[in-house]
Amino acid sequence: MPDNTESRTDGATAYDVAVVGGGSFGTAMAKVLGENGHRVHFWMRDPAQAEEIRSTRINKRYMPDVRLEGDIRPGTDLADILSKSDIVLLAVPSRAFRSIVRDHKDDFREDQIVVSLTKGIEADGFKLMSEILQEEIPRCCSGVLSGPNLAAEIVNRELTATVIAAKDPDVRHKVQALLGCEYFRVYANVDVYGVELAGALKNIYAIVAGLGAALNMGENARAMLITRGLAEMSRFAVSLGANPMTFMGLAGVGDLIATCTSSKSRNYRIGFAIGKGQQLEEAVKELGQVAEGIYTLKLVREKSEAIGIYMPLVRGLYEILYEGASINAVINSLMMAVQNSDVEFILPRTISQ
Ligand SMILES: NC(=O)c1ccc[n+]([C@@H]2O[C@H](COP(=O)([O-])OP(=O)(O)OC[C@H]3O[C@@H](n4cnc5c(N)ncnc54)[C@H](O)[C@@H]3O)[C@@H](O)[C@H]2O)c1
Ligand SMILES: O=P(O)(O)OC[C@H](O)CO
Repeated sequence: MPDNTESRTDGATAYDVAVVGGGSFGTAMAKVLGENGHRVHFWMRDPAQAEEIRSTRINKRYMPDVRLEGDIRPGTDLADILSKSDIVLLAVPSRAFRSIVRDHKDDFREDQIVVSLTKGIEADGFKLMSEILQEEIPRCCSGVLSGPNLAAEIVNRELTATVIAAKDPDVRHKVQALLGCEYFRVYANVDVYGVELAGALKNIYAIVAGLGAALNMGENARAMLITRGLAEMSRFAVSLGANPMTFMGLAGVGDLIATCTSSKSRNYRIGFAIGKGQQLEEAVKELGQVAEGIYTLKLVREKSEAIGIYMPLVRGLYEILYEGASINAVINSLMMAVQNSDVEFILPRTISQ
């Protein structure tokens, strides 16, 4: 039988890479990069945390059981780190993203590749991180990385795939070469907006799925939530200019499956806690890490109502989280809504809200 598998040849170029953000995902990416033989300039704002990682090679708060191998250099001087780096990976919560980039806009180098790993939306103007990069540092080549990438699995070298989305082929190829290894595969896409929006939107449905799990809903219900979530998020994203086919890929349905079925997802855990009767504020405090979906939910609900896109799961979750609606009443109204088309790209939806 002919072997159709093309294997990658190892280019073995060692890059200087900045990983900006000392949380779970920054740590996971720093680990992959260190093991791939790159020099990792790992930025975090807390000097004590940087010193601890330097001396123990462990990020105790976010990944206490994980040892970082390779040439990892934690630091707090972002200007210095940016001056040394060929490629910059930004792994900070969306709420901090613009201020970090803006405060250092003159420190980014013209020849630098800057990639957002953040899965969120900026409140002011509904901007995605790639749009912020375009506005703040248009001279840099940018991209976004998104996909089913639970940090807790990547750090254990569990098999994972992701997507690099960039218009520039050089960015796509460099990021594939940079991160790809025996447990981490990097696929490419050019639909930057779709890939990025998918990564932000799926967090909402992960909260819904966590809530369903807390209520002991069965597998039929989980499949319904994931699939109707996919229908809803692609309807919304396509109305804003994304390619619907992106939602068939890793950054769309792939990430939706991972986050809607795993208690390793922080968004799922928030939903689970709410389903068990906890208040949102309390659940967020207990989590102690970012769950982007709770902010994205507000923005998407507002935007979808402004542009007239039907998003019943978003609306229902918003009512539960922010308006004190009863979970059972919301479920009942979702189940009793007008029965409609399965795949609206094939059979248009009956318009009735
Ligand atoms: N953890 C994952 O599995 C994962 C996977 C893919 C993408 N992401 C995305 O990556 C982004 C970061 O998530 P995370 O999991 O690393 O979050 P986290 O909560 O684990 O860590 C967030 C980090 O950002 C830092 N931070 C917060 N505000 C800051 C500020 N103003 N200035 C500087 N640093 C600040 C925190 O100190 C912390 O080190 C999110 O958008 C998330 O959706 C996470
Ligand atoms: O832990 P979450 O819910 O932020 O999800 C992490 C990643 O986005 C999963 O791909």
